[in-house]
Amino acid sequence: MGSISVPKEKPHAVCIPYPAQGHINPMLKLAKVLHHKGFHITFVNTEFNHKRLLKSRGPDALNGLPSFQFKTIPDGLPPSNVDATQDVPALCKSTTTNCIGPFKELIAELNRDAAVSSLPPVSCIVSDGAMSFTLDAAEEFGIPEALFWTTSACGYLGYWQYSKIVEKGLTPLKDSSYLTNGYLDQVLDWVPGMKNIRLRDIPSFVRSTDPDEYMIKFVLQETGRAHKASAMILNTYDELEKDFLGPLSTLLPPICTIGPLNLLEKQVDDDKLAALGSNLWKEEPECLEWLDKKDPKSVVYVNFGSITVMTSDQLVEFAWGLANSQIPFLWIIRPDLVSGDSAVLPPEFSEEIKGRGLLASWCPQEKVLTHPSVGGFLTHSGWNSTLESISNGVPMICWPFFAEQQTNCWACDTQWGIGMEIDNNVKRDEVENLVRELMVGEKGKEMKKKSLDWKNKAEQAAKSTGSSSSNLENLIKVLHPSY
Ligand SMILES: O=c1ccn([C@@H]2O[C@H](COP(=O)(O)OP(=O)(O)O[C@H]3O[C@H](CO)[C@@H](O)[C@H](O)[C@H]3O)[C@@H](O)[C@H]2O)c(=O)[nH]1
Repeated sequence: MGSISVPKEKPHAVCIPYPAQGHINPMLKLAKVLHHKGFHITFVNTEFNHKRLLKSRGPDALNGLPSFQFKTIPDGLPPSNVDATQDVPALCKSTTTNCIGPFKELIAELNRDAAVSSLPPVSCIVSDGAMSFTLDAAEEFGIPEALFWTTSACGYLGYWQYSKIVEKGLTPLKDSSYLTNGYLDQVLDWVPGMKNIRLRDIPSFVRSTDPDEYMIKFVLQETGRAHKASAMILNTYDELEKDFLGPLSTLLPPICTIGPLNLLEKQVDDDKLAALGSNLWKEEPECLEWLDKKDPKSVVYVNFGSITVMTSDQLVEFAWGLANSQIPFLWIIRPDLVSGDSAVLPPEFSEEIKGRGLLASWCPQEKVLTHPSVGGFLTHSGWNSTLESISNGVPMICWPFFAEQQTNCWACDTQWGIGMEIDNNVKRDEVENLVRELMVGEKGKEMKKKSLDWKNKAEQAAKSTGSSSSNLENLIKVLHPSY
C-alpha cells in the first residue's frame, strides 16, 4: 500500500529586530536566509524606522514579496527627527513597556489573514534578544521563539557579568573621577573564559554613577528572561569565540552560532531578496567609484556606525590625525555624528586632503569593506562592523564608544590580534601614528596576516559543511520541528 503524503504546512517566522540599524541589518540577513530555507517571513519594523527606510531607499522599498512581507508596530515614543538615531535608553524603556500589545495584535491579525487565505499561520518568532517581551507572545500563541543577540559572544558574556558586578558593589561608581583614576583598570579575575578582562572592557553601562541606572536594569531584565527562549542565536562563528561560548552555553538554552551572516546571506541566490535592504540613511555609492581609483590595500576606511556621537573637538583631532598620516582615507561622517552640532571641519583641512581623502555621510559598508583598495578600518567596534571587517580580512583601529563595543575592542586587540585600541581622549598624534602603523607598519603587517587567517576560518564556518551552516539547520529544527 502506498502511503498518503500530507503536504506539510509552510513555517511562518515573525522576525522582529530591536529598532536600531545595528540590529535591523543582521535580522534582515537572517530572515533572508530562513526564507531561502522555505520559511514564510513577516519582518516587523517600528513605524518610525519604516518611514526612514522608505525615505532612504524609495517608496517601493518595503513592498516585499508574497512570501516576505514587512509589517509595523509603533515604538511608543513621541515623534522625533527622522534622520537621527533614537535615544537608546528611551527606546529600551519604551519597547519594554509599549510594544507587547501591538505585537500580539499583529500576530493575531496575521493568523486571521491566514484563516481566510493560503498564507500559513504564524508558527514561530525570531526576536532580538533585547526585545524579550516578545517571549510573552510566544507563550500566549504556543509557538517556539529564538532570541537573537546581535552582539558578539564575548560582548554578551560581558553583559552576563552585570549581576555579579552589582552584587560586588563595583557599580555604581562613587563619582566621575572613577572613570579616569585607574579604577576601571582592575582585572576581574572571576569572569569565566575572559582572562585578564578589566572592568573597562565590560559593556560600558556599568560605568555609571547613578544607583538607578536604567541600562543596568534593562540588561539584567533581558539576560534574566533569556532562559525562556527555545534557542539563542549569535552572529558569530565557533572557531572565533569558542572561549566565550563555553561559559555561555552553561547559562542559556541551546546556542546557535550562525555567523558571519553576511557570508551566509551571500549563498542566497535571489535577486528579489537581494533588493531588500535596510540602510536607514541614504547610501552614497560614489564612495565605491572613488575607491576604484585607489591602489590595492592603500585606503583606511573610517566609520563609527549608527549610534556613536563625538564632540566637535574629537572630530577635529580625528581629522588632523588622518590628514597628517598622509594615508588615503574614506571617512563617513553621519549627519548626527557630532553631538548637539553639525559636523564642521576647517577649510584648511579640505585643502590639505584634496585628492587623498573623501568624506561622505553614509556608504554601502559591506561593499566598501570588500573593496580591494581598503587596507584598514578605523571603527567604533560595533559587532556588525567588526564581523564584516573580519570576514574581509581587514585589520582595525578601535575607538569603542559604548555598550559591548569596549568588549569587542578588547577581543580584537588581546585575543584575536587584529585590532589596536585608540585612547578615548583622542589626540591627532595618536591617530596619525596608529593609522601609519596599521597601514604601513610592522604591527600592521602582523595584524593583516592574522586578519586573513580569521577570514579563512569565517569562510570555512559559513560553507555548507561548516559549523555555522550546520547550526542553522539546528535552529530550523527548533523553530519548526516537523519541517
Ligand atoms: O555608512 C555606513 C555605516 C554603517 N553601515 C552598516 O550599519 C551597521 C552598523 O552596525 P554596527 O557596526 O554593529 O554599529 P552600531 O550601529 O553602533 O550597532 C549597535 O548594534 C550592534 C549589534 O548589536 C552593537 O554591537 C553596537 O554596540 C550597537 O551600537 C553595519 O552593518 C554597517 O555595515 C553602513 O552600511 N554604512
